[in-house]
Amino acid sequence: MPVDAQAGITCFGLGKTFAGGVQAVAPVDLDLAAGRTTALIGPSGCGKSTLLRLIAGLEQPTVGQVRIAGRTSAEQRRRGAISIAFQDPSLLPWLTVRGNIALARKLARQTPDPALIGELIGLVGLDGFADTRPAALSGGMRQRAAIARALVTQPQILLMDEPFGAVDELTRQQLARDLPPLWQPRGTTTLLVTHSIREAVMLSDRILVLSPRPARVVADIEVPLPRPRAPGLADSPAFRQVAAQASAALALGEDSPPLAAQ
Ligand SMILES: Nc1ncnc2c1ncn2[C@@H]1O[C@H](COP(=O)(O)OP(=O)(O)OP(=O)(O)O)[C@@H](O)[C@H]1O
Repeated sequence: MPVDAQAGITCFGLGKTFAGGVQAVAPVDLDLAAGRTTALIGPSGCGKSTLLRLIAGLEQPTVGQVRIAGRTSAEQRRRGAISIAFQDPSLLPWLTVRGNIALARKLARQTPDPALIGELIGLVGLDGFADTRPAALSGGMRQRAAIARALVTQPQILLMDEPFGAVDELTRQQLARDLPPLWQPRGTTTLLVTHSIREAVMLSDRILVLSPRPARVVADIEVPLPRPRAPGLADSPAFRQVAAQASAALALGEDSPPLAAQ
């Protein structure tokens, strides 16, 4: 089944209250344009992962709905249009790194592509570990394998929840430089949850700052930096200005009114 060349994400009054009464996400209207990378930042426990899971269709909303190029998330997942990389990489323990990545293509009913798999393994810095099983990898290496697994299907939609959480700082910087060229020129619509303002600025075109729980958008910041983005960019005044804007919005989040329209 052909998938749409590019797919944007729209959330209409999307909200989630868990059984027991915890309101994680206040009803939110969001438009994530096709082909853009958006970072979600906000205080711990504010509802970032819940919003991502709602968009992925892994969590049912209490109110509202999500549409991805006019279809539900579940429909798009079935079509193999969505890839997800979580902080907990959940690799199959009996398969090697290569086997786990290859399985993702198989599950998406795509033809095997050993060359692409080899290239991705190299790009995430796992050369020499292609035939290693997850138990023999560090947490950061497992996360990098999971990122390669998410990218190998060349999805229309890429959803990442703290994908570099267990990765050391130097490798994070290297991944922030090397990975966006894999999805950005292909027009992949990417949503990334991160605790790192630097990572948000480095990777994204737009940063949405969320308030403490229940999550609502308190700032919508454009990242007008050229691509590709070299690590040295973080020292530029333009980078620092966006980072300062995001940092100030985070600090003020508690008192800010929600933005009317995103
Ligand atoms: N399945 C669940 N049942 C009940 N409450 C939940 C469930 N999942 C999340 N929550 C609650 O919803 C709120 C938001 O959680 P969520 O994981 O979305 O926050 P987060 O911003 O991603 O946090 P962090 O930055 O610490 O990862 C929290 O109070 C959490 O305890």
